[in-house]
Amino acid sequence: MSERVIEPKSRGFLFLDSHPGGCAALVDEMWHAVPAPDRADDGDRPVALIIGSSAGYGLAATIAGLARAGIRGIGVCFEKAPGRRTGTAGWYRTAATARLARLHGQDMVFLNGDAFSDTMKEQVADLLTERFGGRLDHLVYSVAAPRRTDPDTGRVHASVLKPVGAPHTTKTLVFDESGAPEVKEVTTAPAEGDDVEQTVAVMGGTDWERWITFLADRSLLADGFTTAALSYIGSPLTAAIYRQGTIGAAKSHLEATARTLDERLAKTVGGRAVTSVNAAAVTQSSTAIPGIALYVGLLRGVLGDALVPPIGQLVSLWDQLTGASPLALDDEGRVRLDTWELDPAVQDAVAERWSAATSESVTALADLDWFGDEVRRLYGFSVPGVDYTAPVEADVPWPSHTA
Ligand SMILES: NC(=O)c1ccc[n+]([C@@H]2O[C@H](COP(=O)([O-])OP(=O)(O)OC[C@H]3O[C@@H](n4cnc5c(N)ncnc54)[C@H](O)[C@@H]3O)[C@@H](O)[C@H]2O)c1
Repeated sequence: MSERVIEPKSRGFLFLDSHPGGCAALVDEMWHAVPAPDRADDGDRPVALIIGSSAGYGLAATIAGLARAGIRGIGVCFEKAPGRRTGTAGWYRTAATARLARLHGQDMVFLNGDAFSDTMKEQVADLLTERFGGRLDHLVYSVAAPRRTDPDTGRVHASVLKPVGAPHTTKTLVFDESGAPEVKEVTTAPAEGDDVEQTVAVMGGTDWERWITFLADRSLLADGFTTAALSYIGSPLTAAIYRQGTIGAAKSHLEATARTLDERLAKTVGGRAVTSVNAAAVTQSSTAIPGIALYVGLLRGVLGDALVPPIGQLVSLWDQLTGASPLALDDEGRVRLDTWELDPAVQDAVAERWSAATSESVTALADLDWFGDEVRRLYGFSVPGVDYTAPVEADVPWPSHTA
């Protein structure tokens, strides 16, 4: 055990180290952003499983689930332990979330491992049986991963971010070595070979459905069980690389899976399966998509504080999953938490700024201070109230399971 000062060293949007204190403070901030539940706490806590619980929308689902819906249950994620470098930010956020859950008397177990594997599914099923009364009320599926090993074939599928049909050139935002913003053009070659099938195999609905089947076969789905998987539609400005690209094919597959699962759950446990279309957010996965950094910076430039962060969106999703407010679905059966992003007036304003954006003008058009902070916050930096000059303990243990 040794304490040290942890500095924000980065290569592009990727940071080499994460700050444990900053990650904990961020989790705290998110928890406090959740409005208290409308109903009184009668001690009957719904049991929930959050897959992808340590980052982005899955972290927001976990914290909003705990603070708003009063859940107990299990979070699954894939994070790296501290070693020569610090642990991943998700490692520290998980430790902090577990501590807050415990403080509020909520039994939340976090499992670190591959959600795509049957071993993880078995571990979760065993825990549900032994510790949570053999019933699961809600499952939120929010995994973003580059690869998935198919448990049936052993084949490793890799997901790619490519347009379909033709190369696509987009403006994109990068920062030079001095931190100055540059608006550049990048061209991405179109999908080839089985790129689309592989991306669908990783980011489509196959694993979500496998989880439901696995848990249903063990009779663990409670009556009225509800499940949501996260999806994205996005702007016409990013459509070629996103919704009409390889990842968009995976999202269409996920949405089709929801319709099949919804029918099945209605018949078997009187349950529901939906996709939740969320809005653009700065996450480790989204910053890897060409053009998204510029788009989100401009979106915030247009909307300012009217941009709804993931935690706010997830409060609304939990209210719908628990029945505190009715499920509001679009014509394709999807919960829509992105309507403010796709509002035509907002999109027109973003498109106008997008055409005008150059390295010189982007600072005036996009909220780059906010964007830079959001990227640093992914690693626990730029969190108010944290003393980054003070040494901190990086060797934080994974939260223990013992009840
Ligand atoms: N970021 C956005 O702008 C945005 C918008 C709408 C919808 N979404 C959707 O939200 C979902 C989550 O995306 P995000 O941006 O929050 O991602 P993220 O990178 O912030 O988080 C991904 C999570 O998945 C976990 N994970 C990755 N591989 C795993 C594995 N093999 N086993 C277990 N856990 C694993 C990580 O530990 C992490 O908790 C995706 O379906 C994404 O399409 C994202």
